[in-house]
Amino acid sequence: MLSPTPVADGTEIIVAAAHLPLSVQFEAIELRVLAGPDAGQEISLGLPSVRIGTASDNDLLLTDRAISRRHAEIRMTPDGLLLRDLGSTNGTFINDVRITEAYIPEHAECRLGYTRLSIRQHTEERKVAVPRQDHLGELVGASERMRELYGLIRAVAPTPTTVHLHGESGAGKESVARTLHGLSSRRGPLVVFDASVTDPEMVRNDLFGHIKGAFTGATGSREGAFRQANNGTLFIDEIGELPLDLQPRLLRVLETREVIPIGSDKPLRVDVRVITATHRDLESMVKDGTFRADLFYRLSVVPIELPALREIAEDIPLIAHHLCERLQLNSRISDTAMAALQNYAWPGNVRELRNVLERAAVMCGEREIQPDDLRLPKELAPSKGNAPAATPLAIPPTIPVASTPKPSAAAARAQLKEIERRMIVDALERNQNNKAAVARELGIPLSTLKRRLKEYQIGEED
Ligand SMILES: Nc1ncnc2c1ncn2[C@@H]1O[C@H](COP(=O)(O)OP(=O)(O)OP(=O)(O)O)[C@@H](O)[C@H]1O
Repeated sequence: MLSPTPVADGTEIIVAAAHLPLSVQFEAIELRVLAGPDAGQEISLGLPSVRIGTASDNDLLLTDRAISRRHAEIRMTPDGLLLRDLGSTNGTFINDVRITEAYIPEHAECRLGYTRLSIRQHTEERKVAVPRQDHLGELVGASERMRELYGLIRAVAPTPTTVHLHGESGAGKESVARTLHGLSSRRGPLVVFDASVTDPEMVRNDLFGHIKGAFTGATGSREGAFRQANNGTLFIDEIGELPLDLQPRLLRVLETREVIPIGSDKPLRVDVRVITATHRDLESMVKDGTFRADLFYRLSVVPIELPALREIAEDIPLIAHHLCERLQLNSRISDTAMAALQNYAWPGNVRELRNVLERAAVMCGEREIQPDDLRLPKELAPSKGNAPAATPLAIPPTIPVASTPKPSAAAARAQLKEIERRMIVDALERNQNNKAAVARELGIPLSTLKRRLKEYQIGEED
């Protein structure tokens, strides 16, 4: 049972709930200057690594003249805080022993130049307040699951922490990423990157960037997703598909907050908040050896599980009305059709609901949508106890047979084509013209998408 505790800003803290962690652990590196010219300075940073030195781009900026411009770096690792000297003139010491790289023991004192530091990892557990609201950012839903999700998003959004989203296809992972970015007050853009692109070289070049001449055919340089997302958020979708040999490179960027473009040896500093997502079980991929454990640890600092649509069936009317409004569909959904929507298993989740509503609206015109207009596959209804594979339904290749009054076949075909064209244009925009991502979002093979692009004369066909 829930026991809500109201707090001042109209939210409530729900003490017992089954689905999401209702507290979030934030890890931070805490630094205190004990002695030296900057004695008394204290800083706590929720970042995977922290730089110390006298140059202005350091996280801990010191004025000690015996300290180098870029003197040392501290990294959070699964085994504790790792202190690394960055080639300083006067060295880095732990308990007066000079080190090049060493874990910092508990209660140890670190020394750089004349400066003595206490460095420790700090874990803060924050309770998540569950708001009484039926939407947040791009998300709609008033169920307990959705409100818990809003609470988590609101708690995590303002922090720089890495977030990992897990949920079925079409369940709203990208929408959560957009909402997190929107509430984060990060000035830079949100860049969406799809790691499921089949060509591993393309993934590598597009993610990390490359310099001119890095490989045969690299006639120009490419910035790469990390640098495009500088000061903003990088959403890496389908992280489970990231080739094994690229995983250490991604880990390195996350740990050092520096990216080295392909073909270059010059690391470039980036300030990027990373959100990853997958429908796959990364933990079992780690066990199978197809996903690196250290990368999994770094990514899942805050794991968020998204409910499948069938798990929040009570939200279907709200989401359906929201989609009709967003897509400017004028058809009203009858009560019986709404009940059918609530009883269906939705393997393609909200994306499938959107497609079904768009199709039904075309078929019905001004008429109220009835259950038959939805053309839901019978074998997936009712949903109770029925957990189908998470394969999104494709846009139907044929014109469904309409019930009366029906538009002429030619008119229906034209309407359907117009909807399909609009869906493709919108999806291209959302996915920065990434065709593989568009094909996946729409649930159609890439070859079909390419044919449609040609047919509708959208963009340049390759
Ligand atoms: N709770 C929600 N409220 C409103 N719209 C939603 C919600 N969840 C998803 N959507 C909509 O459903 C569609 C699919 O969502 P989204 O692209 O975020 O899913 P996804 O989990 O990232 O899918 P994939 O795994 O295939 O990339 C989008 O149009 C999105 O706006």
